[in-house]
Amino acid sequence: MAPSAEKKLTGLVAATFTPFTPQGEVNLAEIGPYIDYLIEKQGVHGIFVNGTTGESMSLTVAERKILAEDWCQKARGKLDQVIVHVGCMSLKDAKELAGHAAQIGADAIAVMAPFFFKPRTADALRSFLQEVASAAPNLPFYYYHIPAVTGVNVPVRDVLEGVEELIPSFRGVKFSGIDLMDFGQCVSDSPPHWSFLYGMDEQLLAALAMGADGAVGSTYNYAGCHFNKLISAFKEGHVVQARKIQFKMQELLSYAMKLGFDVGVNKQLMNELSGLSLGPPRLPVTPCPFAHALLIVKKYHHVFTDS
Ligand SMILES: CC(=O)N[C@@H]([C@@H](O)[C@H](O)[C@H](O)CO)[C@@H](O)CC(=O)C(=O)O
Repeated sequence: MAPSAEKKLTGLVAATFTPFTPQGEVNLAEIGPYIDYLIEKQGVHGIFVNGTTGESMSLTVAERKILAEDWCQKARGKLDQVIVHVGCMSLKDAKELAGHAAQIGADAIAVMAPFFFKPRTADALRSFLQEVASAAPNLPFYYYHIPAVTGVNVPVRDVLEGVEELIPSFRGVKFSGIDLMDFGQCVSDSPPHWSFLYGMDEQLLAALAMGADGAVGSTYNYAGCHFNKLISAFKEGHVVQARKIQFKMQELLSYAMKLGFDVGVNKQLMNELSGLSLGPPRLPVTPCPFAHALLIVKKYHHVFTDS
């Protein structure tokens, strides 16, 4: 039986970092405090685990299961949504993780396109997604579009053609691309029970104007409190106010990008701003030089002083 159709996903969803010990092992002890931090300090009530920010492709299947289970268990009764990303290069691994997500009580699953052997057509990609979804037919299913990372540039509007007939649990897209025309066409042609979650934090306001229901991103881990204000301002029709917050975030990110913004830098920024001990990234991502992290933290405080 497909999941019920009525519940839309809205608001901010933090794409979580995977906590590691200084030695690089999964560190479950930080997950509880991490969840409390998101709720209390950022006003964020949804998480997207084992995604890009969570370095899923550098984790083993066993590690991804342990992490997903712990996030789900500790989030129960605290967070509104735990979406588990189960995409893998191997269809079999992805199906195994999808089935596991259903067993542990995840609220939804998401799948990015495999990117070693890339699907060349919307048909091939849909078939892959259908197979994965079939392992968890009762869980809401989201396609995770992140072309800059996967190199899979199949327009999402093509992927969505006839998708719910193949995947009855299909409920929307996590769209981490910059093509707002593709995004707009997806939104305009979609049934009301699908949700569109935008994933380029630097231009969320534009996606809200285009009809995004919510947002999944890495910076909501430490700047969710500002983005919540952006969303409220947008909803109340105060576009100039919303734009001011978006521009601040753009100023911060362009500064960080000049210093080489990647998951390692982002994770260190989160460590510094939250006080959590999420450890270093895993190779091939290298740790952020300490001096760079401090400069970006300083910039963060400078940019958001009056917010
Ligand atoms: C490529 C990348 O990591 N994109 C981030 C963004 O939140 C991104 O960090 C942000 O927009 C800054 O560029 C998210 O879309 C990724 C994400 O949601 C995930 O971790 O799965």
